[in-house]
Amino acid sequence: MSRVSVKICGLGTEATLDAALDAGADLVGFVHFARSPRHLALDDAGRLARRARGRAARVVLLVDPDDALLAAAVERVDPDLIQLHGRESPERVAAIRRATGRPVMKALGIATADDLFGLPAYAAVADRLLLDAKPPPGATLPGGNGVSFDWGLLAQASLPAGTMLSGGLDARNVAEALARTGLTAVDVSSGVEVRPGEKDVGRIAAFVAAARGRG
Ligand SMILES: O=C(O)c1ccccc1N[C@@H]1O[C@H](COP(=O)(O)O)[C@@H](O)[C@H]1O
Repeated sequence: MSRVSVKICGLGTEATLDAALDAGADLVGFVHFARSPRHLALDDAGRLARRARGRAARVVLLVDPDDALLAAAVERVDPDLIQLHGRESPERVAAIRRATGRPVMKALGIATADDLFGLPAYAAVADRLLLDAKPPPGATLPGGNGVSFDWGLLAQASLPAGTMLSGGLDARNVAEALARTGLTAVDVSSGVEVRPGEKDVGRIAAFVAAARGRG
């Protein structure tokens, strides 16, 4: 099996960022979405992104950003990848990629097999896809809810290389998730926290180890 690529999302402090980098995370994510307990001002995200430069790909997570926010995020965070976690259409994803000149990872919510039909349109315009659970009823966030979807839905799916799996992953279930989906890239937020928005250095290290088969 190829080496598993790991993203730790929603980092907010130097200590937890360093834990992710020291554990060998390939991507580190900074959330800029006011409703999230992981929300960072762009300047704070930029400070952490500078610290991670050259050690991991820096991802800024945005939800249905307008053009002004995109321009500010690119200028102040200088991300290696923009994660779009809202209801952006394929046309909007393509426009964002063109306007920013940055690679884009589009997150898509999966609940049933029907949700897989929309993937090719996004695969055609995004640099990478991320598959997450749909938010549960009453959730206020479009992601970061610590909820998994039925991984069995992906067993027969033909997915682009590099497709990332997320939603309710943690050190205990990530190996099974990788085995059942056949994917080789994972993203985690809630599963390495002690409470919403508070990352734990031990859980970060345990997650990366478990994803790489060293758990
Ligand atoms: O983490 C957040 O607060 C967040 C807010 C808005 C959109 C997405 C968010 N996080 C992303 O959600 C998935 C799943 O997270 P979890 O591991 O289930 O908590 C992941 O891709 C995060 O990047």
